[in-house]
Amino acid sequence: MPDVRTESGRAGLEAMVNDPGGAVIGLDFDGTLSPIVTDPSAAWIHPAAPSALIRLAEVVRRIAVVTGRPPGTALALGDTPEGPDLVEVPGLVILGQYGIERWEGGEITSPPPPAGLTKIRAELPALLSGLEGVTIEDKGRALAVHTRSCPDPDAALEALRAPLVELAAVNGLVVEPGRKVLELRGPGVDKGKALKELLAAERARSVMFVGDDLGDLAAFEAVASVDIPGVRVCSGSAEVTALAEQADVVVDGPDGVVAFLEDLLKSIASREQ
Ligand SMILES: O=P(O)(O)OC[C@H]1O[C@H](O[C@H]2O[C@H](CO)[C@@H](O)[C@H](O)[C@H]2O)[C@H](O)[C@@H](O)[C@@H]1O
Repeated sequence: MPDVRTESGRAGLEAMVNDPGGAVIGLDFDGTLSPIVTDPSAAWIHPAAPSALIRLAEVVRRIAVVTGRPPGTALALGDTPEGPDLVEVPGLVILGQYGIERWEGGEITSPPPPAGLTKIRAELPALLSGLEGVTIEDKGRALAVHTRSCPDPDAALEALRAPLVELAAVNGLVVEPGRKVLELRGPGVDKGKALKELLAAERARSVMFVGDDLGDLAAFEAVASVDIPGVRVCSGSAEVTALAEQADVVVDGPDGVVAFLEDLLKSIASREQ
């Protein structure tokens, strides 16, 4: 296993290995299960991730993907060319769009989109005009403004931050910042709230959350604040450092995440023998 930097992380991992039946594992999608790519519609899952998750799901209480994506998009991008697909993970729950949408067993619950979104959708193109490379990803109940294809993605992000915060606020929405992206979405949900509700519903006895981006900080805070052992795993990148600073374990991107899950499986198997 990679180095666990904290006492609480070691206790969390030990609890999962000794009592996997009480463990809930939450994972972010982009940058954690799928490598970051320029085109959001081509962010396919790591080909070895579903297989590892399927075997883990057979021994832990619950696997949840907790993502900014709509559940249907995470499932579509969870297809692999040869191996099993994400949808085959037994008991899988997807808490999508930061937890406001839920998919389980083919059923999806999704409240109506926030009222202000229609006006933002109409006004956004004018606000972005003249900014080379900026793209809009329409997620039905949120709009993500991407700058990864801009000549200077960070400068474009900074130039857009204040006007997008203003546009979101006057229409009752909030801005969720991420990796070369500013997302306009409804308030009142985050990955921490979503994870805490799942842990309570599952009566979890331990928790692990794996993430890579600023939106995952709320889930890390949830792991640290609930009254069960927990481990926070960062899928590390040069783009985001804030999460690594809070993590118990840092691995090297989605390759490192899959290797970590495989190591966890081995530890559980050797403990069970
Ligand atoms: O919560 P997540 O599963 O991490 O989703 C967060 C956002 O991820 C996606 O954008 C990021 O990944 C793209 C594909 O690799 C990349 O092009 C982009 O720069 C990243 O910010 C997704 O497109 C968003 O809708 C998600 O909210």
